[in-house]
Amino acid sequence: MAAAFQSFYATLSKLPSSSSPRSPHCVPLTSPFLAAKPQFRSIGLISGNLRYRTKASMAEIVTPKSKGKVQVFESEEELAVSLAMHTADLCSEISKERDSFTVVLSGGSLVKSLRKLLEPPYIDSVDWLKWRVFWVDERVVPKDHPDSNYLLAYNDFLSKIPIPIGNVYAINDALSAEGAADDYETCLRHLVKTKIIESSEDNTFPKFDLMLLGMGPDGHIASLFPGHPLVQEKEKWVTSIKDSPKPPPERISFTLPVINSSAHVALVVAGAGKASAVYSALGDVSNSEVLPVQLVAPQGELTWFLDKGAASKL
Ligand SMILES: O=C1O[C@H](COP(=O)(O)O)[C@@H](O)[C@H](O)[C@H]1O
Repeated sequence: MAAAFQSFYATLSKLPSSSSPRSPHCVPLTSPFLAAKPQFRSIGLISGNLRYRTKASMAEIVTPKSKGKVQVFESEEELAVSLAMHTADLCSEISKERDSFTVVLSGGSLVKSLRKLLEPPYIDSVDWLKWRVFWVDERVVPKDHPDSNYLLAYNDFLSKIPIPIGNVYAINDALSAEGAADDYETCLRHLVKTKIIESSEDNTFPKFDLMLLGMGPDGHIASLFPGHPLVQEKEKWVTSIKDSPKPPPERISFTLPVINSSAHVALVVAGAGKASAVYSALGDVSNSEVLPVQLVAPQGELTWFLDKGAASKL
């Protein structure tokens, strides 16, 4: 296993920091890891793992504006335990029917909240070969730049799981923000056409299996910021922003119709600094400005993962 991981790291670190404009990373690369794949145990075992089920102390709450399932955990640690179980259970369920499990990551604190997937039982049981990883938003910087959402996910998550490198769909960082957004959308369209990503019921947008969304203290999700015109985008799948109020200014982002076409959305929010935006979204308040997080209303299931701090104003 260790040797396989090393060869995986070595190959990933040799990946060019950019690819040619017409070859986004949507064409899966041949992975040396695939050849060295260990046999994974059935994930079904995880559902019966009472150690994890009973460990977290969680309250499920009905809020005045309750959309979806709202879960509040005693601590971020317990939130992370439950998020790992939720993700692993979905992977298990979806993998029974399909060869790919499409997961969309956010940047920021979300990645740290995935850490329990790196521990037993999940690290050995999840069918990582089925994972296809995308980003709901990305900063338009080189992949080795400290602001890169790819780099964050690589360092803290992707480099620690046995995922084939060709299943990781990063943006083309050689392009302008607009070019990178168009290129990423082309990549998604190709993957929908080849049925690696499912299509929404009306075939208009891609339907990802699991969208893991973080939220900023201002109520932004992805790179859709309060009051910004991009929040209104109805046609494009991927859009770009050059004046992000949060640095760095140039980013790409999935649009709300794509986010809302997902089969499952997990909104993962921890910390008292985000309590006001959580209250705007779920509390008994009618604010004149609708925050982007309030517009998350997927066709599929929405599950909130809040810690006590984030839920403190509810
Ligand atoms: O800039 C971004 O911020 C949000 C929230 O980040 P957090 O660190 O407050 O959780 C993140 O979801 C998004 O992907 C990222 O680009």
